Amino acid sequence: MDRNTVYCLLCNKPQLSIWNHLSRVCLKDGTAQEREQEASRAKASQKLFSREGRLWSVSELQEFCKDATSCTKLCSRLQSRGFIITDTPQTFPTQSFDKKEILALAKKDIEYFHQKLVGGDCIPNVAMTTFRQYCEAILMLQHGLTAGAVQELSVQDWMERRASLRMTIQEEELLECYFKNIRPVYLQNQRAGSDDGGRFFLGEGGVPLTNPTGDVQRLRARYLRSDTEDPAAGSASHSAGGVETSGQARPISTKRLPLREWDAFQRTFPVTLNGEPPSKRRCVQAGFPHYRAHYKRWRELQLKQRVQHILVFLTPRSGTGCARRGNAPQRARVQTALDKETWSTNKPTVDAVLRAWVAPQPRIQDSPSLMSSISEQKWKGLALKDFGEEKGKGVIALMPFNKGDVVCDYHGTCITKAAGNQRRQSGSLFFYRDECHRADATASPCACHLHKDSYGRHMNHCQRNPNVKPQRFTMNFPAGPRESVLFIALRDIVVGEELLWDYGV
Ligand SMILES: C[S@@+](CC[C@H](N)C(=O)[O-])C[C@H]1O[C@@H](n2cnc3c(N)ncnc32)[C@H](O)[C@@H]1O
Repeated sequence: MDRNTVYCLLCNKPQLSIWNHLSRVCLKDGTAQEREQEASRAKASQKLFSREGRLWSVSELQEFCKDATSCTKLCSRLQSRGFIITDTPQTFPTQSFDKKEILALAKKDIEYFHQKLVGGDCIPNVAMTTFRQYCEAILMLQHGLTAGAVQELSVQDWMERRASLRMTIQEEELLECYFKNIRPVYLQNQRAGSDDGGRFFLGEGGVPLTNPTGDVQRLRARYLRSDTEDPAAGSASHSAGGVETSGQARPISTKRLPLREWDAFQRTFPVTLNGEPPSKRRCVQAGFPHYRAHYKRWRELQLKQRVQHILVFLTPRSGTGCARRGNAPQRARVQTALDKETWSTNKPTVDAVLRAWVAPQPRIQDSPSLMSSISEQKWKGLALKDFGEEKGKGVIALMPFNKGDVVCDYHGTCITKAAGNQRRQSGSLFFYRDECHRADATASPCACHLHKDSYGRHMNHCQRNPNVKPQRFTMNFPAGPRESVLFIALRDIVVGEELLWDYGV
C-alpha cells in the first residue's frame, strides 16, 4: 500500500487522496469544514493503525480465541496479512492456558458489573454469583491457591494479610468490590442461627462456601458453552442496551442468558407488578435476541413481586387486628387477597404465597435469634480492626445496618454498683445510668466463651457523632429473664464504618 493511502472511515475503502475522495464521493454534499474534519479523522486513524494497530500479542488474542488450535490458526492468518504478532511461544500452552482462559472470557462481564457496583447500582443475583465465582477463580487459577485455602480465607486474612497474595491492583479491586458490595448482601440473607464463620467467601445464604472447585467449574460452564454461540462473542457483543439484531439467535435457557444482556433487558423493560412482558417483536427490535429466555425470567420476577405484594397486604398493621401476630395467614384470606387483583395470567397460587410467608420480627426482648446471638456470642456483619497504637482495636460493620437495628451486645457479667466502683480502674466496665448495677466485661475471654472475644468491649468512643447507643433490656430467656446491654444503631450504618458510641465520659 502506498504510504499516502488513507482509509476513508465512511466507506471503509483505501483512498490515495482522501480529500478528493470526500469531495467527490462520501461527503460531496458536505461543507469544506466537514470534509476537513473527516479527512483529519481518517488520517489520525491511519497513523494510529500504523503505530499500534498492526501489533498483537498472543496473550491478547487468547482472550478472544478460546482453544489453542484456533488461536494458532488466527496468529498465522494475521501474520500472513502483515500483522506483527509478539510473544509467540514455541508451542501454544495447553493445560494451564486452558484453565486460565475462563478469566479472560468472563472479564468483560465482570468489568461491566464491577463498574455498576462501584457506582452504587444493584446487579442481578446471578451476576453477583458469577462475580464471586470469578474472584474465587482469580485466587485459584491465577495465584495457585487450593480450593481449601479459598474456602478457609477469612475476613481478617483479607483485611490484614491480603498483600501476601500479591494480586494486581485490578484483581484486588475486584475482590474488594465483592467484599464491600456482594458479601454484605449475602450476610443480610442469612437465616437466624446460621453462621458465616468469619469467612471471606460466602454463599447466597450468608454461610461459608463448601465447594470453590465446583464454583470455578460453574463459571466455566457459563462461558464455555458448546450448545450456543461462542461465549467470547456472546460476552463482547451483548453490550448493554443493544445486541445482535440480525440473524436468528438459538433459544437458550434462562440460566445461560448472557449476563449483561439480561441486565440491559431489565433496564429497558422493567419488571412491574401489573405490566406485561414485552412482545417478541419489541424485544428483538430493542436488540435482545433471546426472547423466550427473557420472557421467562421477566415473568418469574413478576411472580415474585406479586407474591410479596400479597404478603404486604396480609401483614397486620397495628390496631387493625386482622391477623394475630406471628401466625401464617389463613388460606381463605390469601385467596381473597388474590381475587382482588386483576391478574389473569402469571397469578401466584395460595401455596406459593404461604411458602414465602415469614413470621414478623418479635420484640427485641422476645427475639429468639437475639437471645441465641447473646448466648453464643455470634453477631453477624461485624469484624475487629486494628486502628494502631493509640486507639487500639475497634469494631467495623461488614454489612449495612438500619437505624434501630441491634448490632451486638455489651457482653459482661452483671455486678453490683459497689463491686463496680471497686473495679472502676478497668476500661471495660459499662455503667448503667441511674441504676444500681454494672456490666463488667473486664475478663477476656470471658468465663462463658473461652474461645471468643466479644465485640462490645472493643467498641471505641465518639462523643460528637456516635452511630450506636447502648440500651438495657431484660431479655426473656426460656430459663428466665436476663439483663443485657444491646447496642442499637442510631442511624443507617454503611459497610466499612467503625461502630462508635458515646462513653459519656
Ligand atoms: C472499651 S476500650 C475500646 C477498645 C480498645 N480500643 C481495644 O483495643 O480493645 C476503651 C479504650 O479504647 C481506647 N479508645 C476508645 N475510643 C478511643 C478514641 N476515640 N480515640 C482513641 N482511643 C480510644 C482508649 O484507650 C480506651 O481506654
